[in-house]
Amino acid sequence: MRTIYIFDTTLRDGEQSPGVNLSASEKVEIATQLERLGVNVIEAGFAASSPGDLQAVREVAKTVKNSSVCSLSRSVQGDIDQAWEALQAAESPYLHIFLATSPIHRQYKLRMSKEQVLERAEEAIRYAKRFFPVVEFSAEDAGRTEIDFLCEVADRAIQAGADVINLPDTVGYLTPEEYANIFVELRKRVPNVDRVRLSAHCHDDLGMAVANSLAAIQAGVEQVEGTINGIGERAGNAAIEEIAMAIKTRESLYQVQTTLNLKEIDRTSRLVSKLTGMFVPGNKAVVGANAFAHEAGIHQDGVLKHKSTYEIMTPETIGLTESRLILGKHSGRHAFRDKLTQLGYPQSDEQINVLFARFKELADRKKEITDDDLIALVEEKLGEASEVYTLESIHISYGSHSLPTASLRIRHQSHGKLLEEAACGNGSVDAIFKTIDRITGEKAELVDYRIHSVTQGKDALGEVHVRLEQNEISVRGRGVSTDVLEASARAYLDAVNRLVKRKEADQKGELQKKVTV
Ligand SMILES: CC(=O)SCCNC(=O)CCNC(=O)[C@H](O)C(C)(C)COP(=O)(O)OP(=O)(O)OC[C@H]1O[C@@H](n2cnc3c(N)ncnc32)[C@H](O)[C@@H]1OP(=O)(O)O
Ligand SMILES: CC(C)C(=O)C(=O)O
Repeated sequence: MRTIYIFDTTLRDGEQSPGVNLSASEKVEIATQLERLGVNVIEAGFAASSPGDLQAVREVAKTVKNSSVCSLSRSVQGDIDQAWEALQAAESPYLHIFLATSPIHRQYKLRMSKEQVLERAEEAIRYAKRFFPVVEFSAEDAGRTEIDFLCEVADRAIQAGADVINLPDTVGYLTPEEYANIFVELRKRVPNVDRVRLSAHCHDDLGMAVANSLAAIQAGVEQVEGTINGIGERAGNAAIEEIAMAIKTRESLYQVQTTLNLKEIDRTSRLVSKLTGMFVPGNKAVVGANAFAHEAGIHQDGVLKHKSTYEIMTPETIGLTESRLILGKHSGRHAFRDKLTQLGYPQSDEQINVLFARFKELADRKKEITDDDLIALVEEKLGEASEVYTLESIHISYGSHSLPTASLRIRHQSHGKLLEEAACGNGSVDAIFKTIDRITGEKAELVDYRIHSVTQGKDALGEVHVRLEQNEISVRGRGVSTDVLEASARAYLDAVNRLVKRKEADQKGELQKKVTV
């Protein structure tokens, strides 16, 4: 099976992402991880761009032993000299020279004729070959270069001694078919093209960088260039992890392999994101937080039954421990039950139905339901007295110049009637409690009221504890909700349920007085 060389330019093209600036030590840290990932070439920077980057390239060159270490260079002798100064200590020094070849770049940027471009490229490659064992030549903006001239440039570069010919779609302009055809044409028309490695370097301006890279592989290139997480100029470069996982997942289609240790992908992605400050979007292919996460109930049910229903690759392949079932408003009972069992709260079908209803109410309000949320819900239900009264709805009206008014609808479980009342109070909580007293007819003294959050974040769950006393009977109640007023109502009603149950038991003479439930 053909091996594809992976040329990683995270530390050069990736660092050209606006706002990214890596120190020498950060570049060494990332380079070390890239080496662990198994990339074949690490383009560590552009030595001529600054003394700092020259030093960074030098330090990477001293550190990395199992990958070639490269610097970018213009077709300028001074750039080549500085690259050599940085790379000469490398185990495997590699120079990447570029020169633009498209009409736009020739006319407006370089102000060179075609012949001048040919001569400048040839001169730079010949000079570089005096120092470097491996010289790559890039025809910058190859994607918009006339194919005849591009073949001429490649031919002159090979004659000058280039070992690798890289044809960048510098501005991400081409489609996969157009880009693949360039390599097909070079194979057909350039003498001695088989003496060099052909390389693809794609940008994502139209979102086709990875597709173009894969098309180039199918057209026979031996090397692809890209970055981790797809960072880079403008919309970025081809994402190496996406190319790698496409080759792996569709092995029978591509019939190529790489030397990458795929289990290092997740760790490498996280390190690059951390040190560059380039956040990875949740929906990013392969390494995004959602790549192996499922929320929809039908998907969760399918994945629980057989992962292949909704996963074409395993999280373990890239170094993750497991897929994530995200519990939220789209989840179903299967995932809900599975999660509670994982948390140590296995439930009967009846309990699941009761808890699932509360879970859905909560999920309608919260972006993501955390494990703490689920535990709080279960414990609230586990702790709840069998319910005499259940809260159906709550409405509060409050104004700084008017008395707060609460109106509640509470269902009496024994006869199923919906009881509705309203009451004013000194505050919203007082109004709620007074309304519950009116509905239930239970008048108890509130002796304790406490609130605390049981989960983190702005939409965290609030937990309310109350203690009520009535004729030497003391009961407690607990309620949780993202809304503390609702949590207060639930806690108070929980206490009233306990009170009612307690009095029923007392009437049966089964329990001692003044025992706190
Ligand atoms: C597609 C890519 O990503 S290419 C890499 C892009 N990366 C960078 O540019 C980051 C590092 N760059 C730098 O630090 C600076 O541009 C330097 C140090 C390389 C050059 O700085 P300066 O000497 O001030 O030149 P400046 O950046 O203003 O302009 C670039 C010059 O190089 C010339 N040039 C551009 N590409 C090449 C090339 N491949 N070979 C030779 N000359 C080139 C331009 O024509 C221009 O020359 P001019 O000033 O005579 O018109
Ligand atoms: C220097 C070259 C390879 C480049 O980065 C580009 O053309 O995108």
